Formats: sequence, C-alpha cells, structure tokens
Amino acid sequence: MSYLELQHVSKTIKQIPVLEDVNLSLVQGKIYGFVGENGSGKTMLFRAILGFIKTSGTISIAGQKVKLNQKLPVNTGTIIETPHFMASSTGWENLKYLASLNHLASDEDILAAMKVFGLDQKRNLKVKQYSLGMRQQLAIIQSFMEGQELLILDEPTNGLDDKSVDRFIKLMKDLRDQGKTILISSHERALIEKIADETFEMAAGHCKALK
Ligand SMILES: Nc1ncnc2c1ncn2[C@@H]1O[C@H](COP(=O)(O)OP(=O)(O)OP(=O)(O)O)[C@@H](O)[C@H]1O
Repeated sequence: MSYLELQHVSKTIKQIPVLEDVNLSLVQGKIYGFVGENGSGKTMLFRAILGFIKTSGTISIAGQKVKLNQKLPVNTGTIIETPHFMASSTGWENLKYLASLNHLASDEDILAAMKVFGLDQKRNLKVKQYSLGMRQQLAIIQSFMEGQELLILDEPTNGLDDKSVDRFIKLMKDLRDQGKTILISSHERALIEKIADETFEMAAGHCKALK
C-alpha cells in the first residue's frame, strides 16, 4: 500500500508552472532520490509534500491528507534549504530546544545522534563557531534524533566532506533498514546512485521515475 501519495499535484507561481501534474506512489521503508538541475522543482516538490505551499491535486501520507501549514500526519524530519539555528547558543542547546517542542528525544537520543558525525565532541561550541559542514551535520541530526518515521531532506550533503558523506550514507541506510521512509534531493547524481532505492528526475516541474 502506498505510504506517500501525490495525485495530479501542480503549482504555478506568477504564471510559471513549477510543478506539473506530479504523481507519486511511494511505499514505506525505502530511500527515494530526486535529481534535477537547479530550478527544476525539487525544493518546490518537497515544500508541497510538507504542506508549506498550496497546490492543486492531493497529497497524502499514511492515508491522511496533507493540509496547508498544518501538522503532518506523521512525525517528519526535514531539511529545507539553508538550515537556521540560534547562532549564539551551542549545538547542544539548539538540539535541546528543538527536542523540547515534541518531547520525543531524550538527552541520550540527542547525544547518540550527535555521535554519528562525531559532533558530540563539539556540542558545547556556539553554532556561530561551527563550520558550514558542522551546521549541516546539526541539521541532519535534528531531522532524525526523535526517530522521525519520514525524512524529507533537500540537498542534505551540502558542505559535508567525503568522510561525513560516507557517514551520512550509512546513517540513511541504517534508518531505512529500521523502516523509515526517506526522500533526498540532490543535484549530485553520484550520491543519489549510491544511496537511493528508487530515483526520480525533476525537469521543469515534471517528475519521472528513472529506475
Ligand atoms: N518564491 C518564488 N517565487 C517565484 N518562483 C519561485 C520561487 N521559488 C522558486 N521559484 C521557481 O520555482 C522553480 C523551481 O524551484 P526549486 O527551488 O524547486 O528548484 P530546485 O530544483 O530545488 O533547484 P536547486 O537545485 O537550485 O535548489 C524555479 O523555476 C524557481 O525559479
């Protein structure tokens, strides 16, 4: 049965179609990759799935409709464009604050998630002292530390070095093996080839399956 379903999803901004009749039927427990050139609609598609923009057509997750700017049907971890954190607080304080919104991640969960990237060693540094890659690691950590069952990650490896990308790939496959459903967009086809069980290509708002 389909877990995440899009039926005839379209979006036009200022007379320009940015999503054109997108139809998707995704099952639980897989990694789905989305490739496409700059401006092809990857971010728009993810924003639509998250209920951040109004579209025509229907989007449903776990059998429930996604509604504009409302809580999603399932706990969903996201990275959409440049992640924002409180720069004058430490990495740890930022994650503790985010965890306090849902009360789902314990201190142990947060620490275990930080350890995936070795960021636990830097947890008491202020985010403004973090490198670009460390900030991206923090964004990845917040997206899965609560055991979120759906992950929607837009260009999640931006700024990561090779070792961190390898850790990210292993992490995603481990989460997939635990039954999580993961959508990843990237303009790097090589990453998507390594990580995705199924791949879609976005081009001028159209979305087509590649394998
Ligand atoms: N706020 C906006 N107003 C008008 N058009 C927009 C807006 N945001 C995005 N677009 C347009 O929507 C289209 C899809 O953009 P989108 O950000 O989804 O592309 P993308 O595939 O994620 O690109 P990138 O790889 O550069 O992140 C582009 O033509 C873009 O110009």
